[in-house]
Amino acid sequence: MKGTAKNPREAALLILEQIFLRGAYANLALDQGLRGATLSPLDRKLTTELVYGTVKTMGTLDWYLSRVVNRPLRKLDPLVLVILRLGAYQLLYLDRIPASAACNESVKLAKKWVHEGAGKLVNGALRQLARTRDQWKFPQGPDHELERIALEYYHPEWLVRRWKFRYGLEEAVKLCAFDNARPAFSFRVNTLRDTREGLQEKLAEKGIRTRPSQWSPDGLLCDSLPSLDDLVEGFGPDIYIQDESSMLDAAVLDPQPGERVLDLCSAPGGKTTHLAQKMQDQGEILALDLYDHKLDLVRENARRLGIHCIRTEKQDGTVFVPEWENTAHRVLVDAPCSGLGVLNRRAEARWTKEERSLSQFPPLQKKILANGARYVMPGGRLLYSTCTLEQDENTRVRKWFLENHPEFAPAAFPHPLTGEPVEELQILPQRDGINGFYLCLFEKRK
Ligand SMILES: C[S@@+](CC[C@H](N)C(=O)[O-])C[C@H]1O[C@@H](n2cnc3c(N)ncnc32)[C@H](O)[C@@H]1O
Repeated sequence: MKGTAKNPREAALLILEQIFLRGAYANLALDQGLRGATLSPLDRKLTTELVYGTVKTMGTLDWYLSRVVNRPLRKLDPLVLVILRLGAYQLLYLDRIPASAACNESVKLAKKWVHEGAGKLVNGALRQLARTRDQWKFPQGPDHELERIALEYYHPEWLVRRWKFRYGLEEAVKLCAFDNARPAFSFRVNTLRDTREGLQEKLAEKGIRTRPSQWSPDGLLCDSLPSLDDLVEGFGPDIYIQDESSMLDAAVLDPQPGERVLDLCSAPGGKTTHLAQKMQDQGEILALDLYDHKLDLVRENARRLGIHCIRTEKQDGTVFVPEWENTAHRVLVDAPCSGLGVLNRRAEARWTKEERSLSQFPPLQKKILANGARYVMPGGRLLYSTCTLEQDENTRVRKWFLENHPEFAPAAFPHPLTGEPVEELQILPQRDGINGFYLCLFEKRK
């Protein structure tokens, strides 16, 4: 779909088409879509809300829509379904938008982007939803508990079931609520250029109020960011936008200036650039990834932050490179994973993940970890991390590794909050208040 959006709803439709029908990531599609539209700051804000809101609540929107559309939703023209979802989101979740505006504007979109007849269908369905929305009640009673929670908190039912089994109902609900909440905006200070306090002062002069992260000495949080564009434009070389939990790796691996470090899964470079900061940009980081186009991002991030010690190379982390054997002081395996700890950050992810595909990750993770282990020099350290909550990808990978690699021992590191020594750490969003993450540290015997 090509065209220039003339208003927030049209901009949202063009972006949602990319996400729902072409599999684009919500944040990237939004970024690109906003760049292509001429909208006021207020309209950009509404577009953002429409896009993220419609994507996050998709499952629940479809539940309502299937009550007012008299054929299965999968039989609709896919673009009509996108328009219906966008309209339904406004009707159900945006109090300040009058129902008439939500319906009329959706009809206009259907007529313009699909055809006249589509306008009629959208008009009929959304007007009926506007009239009847209060009468539809989610299924109640113990037999429908999971379905009700899935609808109330807009998560797929399989995930609610999985989390209930693992954590109990109350925690599962908290976890869902965490994914829906808007977290504080977090970023890392480029300590090669400034201290955290120094940057805080400079930001305050520009009206950006921040508070220090409790989890990372390099992290700052901002509860209401006036403008992301202004932050990036004014302070691009001073910051890296990053979750607090992702900042833990550099502290735990603790690389020293002058060392040789291998990062087997480095793109887009959040942790690799953090490691470089810890090393005072002295020594050598070899940043690898399976995809060359993703390594462009590592190079771009290193350039922006003024980092020179990172060298990138396209390399499959499962494939052994003999020259690197026993050469690295530290190795990071920040493995590809199911990402179930960071659904809060990626609006579409809860709908694109599938339970049956979870089992693909542990074999790949074990292979990359075992390969990375060969590059660690005797006495050197190996850090394994993921951004998921799945035990099969986390503590069970660690157990498997220790059982099969007697040349390694668990290594202790201080818990980021309490300072107590631990050998592995599982961050749980519902308990810890930050995105889910797992890490564990090993040392190669001398
Ligand atoms: C969790 S992300 C890494 C995030 C990165 N460490 C950061 O902090 O910005 C996992 C990365 O592993 C890469 N990857 C997937 N399979 C791989 C493989 N077999 N070998 C190396 N990298 C792989 C993906 O392209 C992705 O960039």
